Amino acid sequence: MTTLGTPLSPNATRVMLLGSGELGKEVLIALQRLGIETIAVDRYDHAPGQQVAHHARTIAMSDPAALEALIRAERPMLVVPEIEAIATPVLQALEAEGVVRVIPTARAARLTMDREGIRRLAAETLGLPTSPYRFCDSLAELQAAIDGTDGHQGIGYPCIVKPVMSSSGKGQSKIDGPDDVAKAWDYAMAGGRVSHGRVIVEGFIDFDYEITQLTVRALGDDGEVETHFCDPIGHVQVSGDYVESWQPHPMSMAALAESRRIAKAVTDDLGVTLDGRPGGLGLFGVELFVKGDQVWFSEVSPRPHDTGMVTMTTQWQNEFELHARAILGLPVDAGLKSPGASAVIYGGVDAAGLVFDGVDEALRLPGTDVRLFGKPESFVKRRMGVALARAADVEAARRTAKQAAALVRPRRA
Ligand SMILES: Nc1ncnc2c1ncn2[C@@H]1O[C@H](COP(=O)(O)OP(=O)(O)OP(=O)(O)O)[C@@H](O)[C@H]1O
Ligand SMILES: NCC(=O)N[C@@H]1O[C@H](COP(=O)([O-])[O-])[C@@H](O)[C@H]1O
Ligand SMILES: [Mg+2]
Repeated sequence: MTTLGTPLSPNATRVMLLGSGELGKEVLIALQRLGIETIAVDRYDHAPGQQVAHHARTIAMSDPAALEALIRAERPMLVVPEIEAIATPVLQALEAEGVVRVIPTARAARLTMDREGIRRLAAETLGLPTSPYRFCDSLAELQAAIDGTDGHQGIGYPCIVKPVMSSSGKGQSKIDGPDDVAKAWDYAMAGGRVSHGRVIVEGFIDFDYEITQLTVRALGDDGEVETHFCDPIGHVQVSGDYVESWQPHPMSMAALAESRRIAKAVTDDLGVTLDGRPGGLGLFGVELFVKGDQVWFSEVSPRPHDTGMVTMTTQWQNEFELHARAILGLPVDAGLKSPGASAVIYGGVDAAGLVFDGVDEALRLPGTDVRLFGKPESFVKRRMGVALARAADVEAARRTAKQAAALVRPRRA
């Protein structure tokens, strides 16, 4: 049985989000609706989630001492990582000490904080299909990995280089031939989240389409962990960052079954707690590449996924509500409500305190909705909002979502 408290009282159920961007903001709203007392942590003041939580804290989450001091001072029941760049060894130590429970597990946060942990787990431990890959610490090593002069099979061209610690495509580039290698190395060094001179180079997968398989580990009626799958989410990425997503994405039975086999294998493993029990709860975004009936694992977020923002219009319980319910031990319903789509609204300018024209025009389009995240500062390529549309089919929804996103025009005040 789950018992929930009253916020701001001695019996409050307290949950801390580590990272409070647009995804955390929606998790926090879902938690608030259940009367959870929330603590929103980020690296800067007035982060989107800090604007809706009971408490806002600003610290460098990659600083082990600062993170440990904050968790010990606040003593939340649950710690919910919302970004990768966190001092995850501290989370492991505090979980082992019994101070907090980390969502889904501290081990999952540790393994997914850099690309090496999760890639080696998926490909080498679990034997799942992935692109060919190598890890490199210098430009010379990168060149040797591509050429195969390091004693291994060469990755060849085209290939993709990414900092081991980065997200939303930061520092990622495609290498089409020898002339691009040094440029890709320099770009990766400039784009990593933490200064760390290591990259992954991956063989380029010429997929037909890519999906996010949202996968939820939640408690069933008998108290055992059950796995639920949402309908597949199709998406388009530009320079490694999502610009458009839709649900459901049509798939062959074989590709869908293989996608779910892979998603189950990865989430089952990441759901194992320190004491070896399958206790890890929450929603995961499993990223997969598909060609015909063939499926490759790309990566996984042990938390809501940016492409899953579409579920705010397509599901009875969106991915944030599913995460909130699952981590509290509540039952979930991953069912689809309507086909729909999302399209990203970028800042378009470098400026603080933007204003947004045209929200009214966007909302006049049938079946649309808009989220503006409230980020205090904009960059040209910073995601500042998202347009949503539901329609009778995904094609119509995609058209409307893109139109709606274009009608919202951010500008300097
Ligand atoms: N090996 C590959 N072959 C083909 N395309 C790839 C490959 N790796 C990445 N991509 C493309 O780049 C996108 C972003 O890659 P990836 O998910 O690894 O980056 P990320 O920075 O972790 O992004 P996010 O944090 O938004 O998930 C993929 O969704 C895909 O479109
Ligand atoms: N692909 C991961 C992702 O979308 N993460 C989301 O972006 C925020 C950071 O945004 P910012 O870089 O604009 O501060 C994160 O806090 C999270 O909500
Ligand atoms: Mg990704």
